[in-house]
Amino acid sequence: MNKVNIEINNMDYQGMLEAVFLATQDAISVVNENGEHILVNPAYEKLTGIDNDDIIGKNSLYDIEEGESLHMKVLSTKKPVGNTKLKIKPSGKTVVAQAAPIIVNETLKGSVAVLHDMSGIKDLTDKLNKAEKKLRELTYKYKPEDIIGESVAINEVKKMIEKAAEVPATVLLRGESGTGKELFANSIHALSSRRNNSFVRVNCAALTDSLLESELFGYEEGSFTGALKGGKKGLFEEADKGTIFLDEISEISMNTQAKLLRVLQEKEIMRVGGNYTINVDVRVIAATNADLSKLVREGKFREDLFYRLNILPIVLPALRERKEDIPLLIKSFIVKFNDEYGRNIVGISDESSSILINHQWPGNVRELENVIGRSIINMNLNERIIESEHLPQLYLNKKLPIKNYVAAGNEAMTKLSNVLDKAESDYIKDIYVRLNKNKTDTAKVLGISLRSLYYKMEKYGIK
Ligand SMILES: Nc1ncnc2c1ncn2[C@@H]1O[C@H](COP(=O)(O)OP(=O)(O)OP(=O)(O)O)[C@@H](O)[C@H]1O
Repeated sequence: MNKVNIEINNMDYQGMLEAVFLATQDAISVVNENGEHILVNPAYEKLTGIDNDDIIGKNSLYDIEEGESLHMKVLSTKKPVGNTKLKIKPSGKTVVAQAAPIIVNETLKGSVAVLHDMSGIKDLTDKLNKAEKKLRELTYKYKPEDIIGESVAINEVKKMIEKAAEVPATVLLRGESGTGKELFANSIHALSSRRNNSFVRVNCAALTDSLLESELFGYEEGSFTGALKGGKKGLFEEADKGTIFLDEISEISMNTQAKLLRVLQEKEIMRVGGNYTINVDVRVIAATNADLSKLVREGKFREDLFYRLNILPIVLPALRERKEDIPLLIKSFIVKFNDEYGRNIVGISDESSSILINHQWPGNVRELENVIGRSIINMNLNERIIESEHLPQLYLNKKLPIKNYVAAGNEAMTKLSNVLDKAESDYIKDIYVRLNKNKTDTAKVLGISLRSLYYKMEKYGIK
């Protein structure tokens, strides 16, 4: 310590200060008690773009494009001013500055300000914000522009999601499988003021009850075997300020229903094994293809939760109820698969188009999308038009009546071959009748040759 003191004392103190002033990377400006610049260092010249000769004698506002003069504030208050953001000119850079009074023998002689260049940090912050936005967008698959259809039914739904986006109310999306529940949930989020925050999708049917509960609400350390050290945030916390999409809501247990009701009512969650509540600000969009009011009547779904969820119900039409959209959807899926598979399909034949328009689409838009994708796979590279022979087998929405064949007692037991024959015969009969006894269509739907259909019909005595 002594040694250092001795060295400093031996040096020209004035000269050392000057060297520090000239060498520092932070810009320094000094004004006198009248607010006129009297001293700036080279870092200041570099940052502002003003030469020393130009600034000396100029008042303290000379270099400020946006923001107030720290020097003037210091001179009027005689107190230091902490980090303040300013835009300086002519360089246009954003700086963070601090200033302090210069007091000699208890007299205010001026003010000294130190300016830190924030441009680099601003660039990094912009990049970070952009990356975060991209990441958030990745959390949801679809955008409102992805909704295809001009039918009255779909336009009605589009209007409703626009309205839903404007309010924070809970939305219940109802519709058969493949009608676009996730697409519409994403779109509501993307149109809402929460769009820059998370969209979290939870498939309630995919998780066991206890797992679903800990996923939704999180857990505290040690709350169960296998719990992570330090506990875990739940999806409601992850979705704070954003949207949570509870798909297949009819599948949640009574126990989880009670907890969900609490979140909707109190806007707070309690982690599994926790003893305190956490406030969350989450918009809930629930979806189901089940008849929730029927489940309520059967005592399988809480009535109070149903009413909480059903504040803004939106029913998505089945594709067979808006067949006029089928050509538009086909067109958009052709464009999509051309892109994905690197193909150049230009359209679909009238025959194929009418087969698709006449189909009942039990799997809705998802099924149509799959059919177009599979048709394109069935095409040779030189083929440009989807012809009927490219179309895959179209299934009807009827499950095999398997239950009829389950052995009810000893006397009902029979050989497997008899059961299979009975199932085959019933199914062929069923399809044949539903297709107005058109053998060509029946063979096509069943994926067998016409010859084979005739043979089987004769075998089972189907007329
Ligand atoms: N109106 C539409 N316009 C364009 N594509 C649609 C439309 N509706 C559905 N789709 C497409 O159909 C597929 C199924 O949609 P989505 O997953 O949203 O259906 P879902 O109702 O959530 O199905 P599930 O109940 O089986 O989960 C997606 O690929 C989606 O892009």
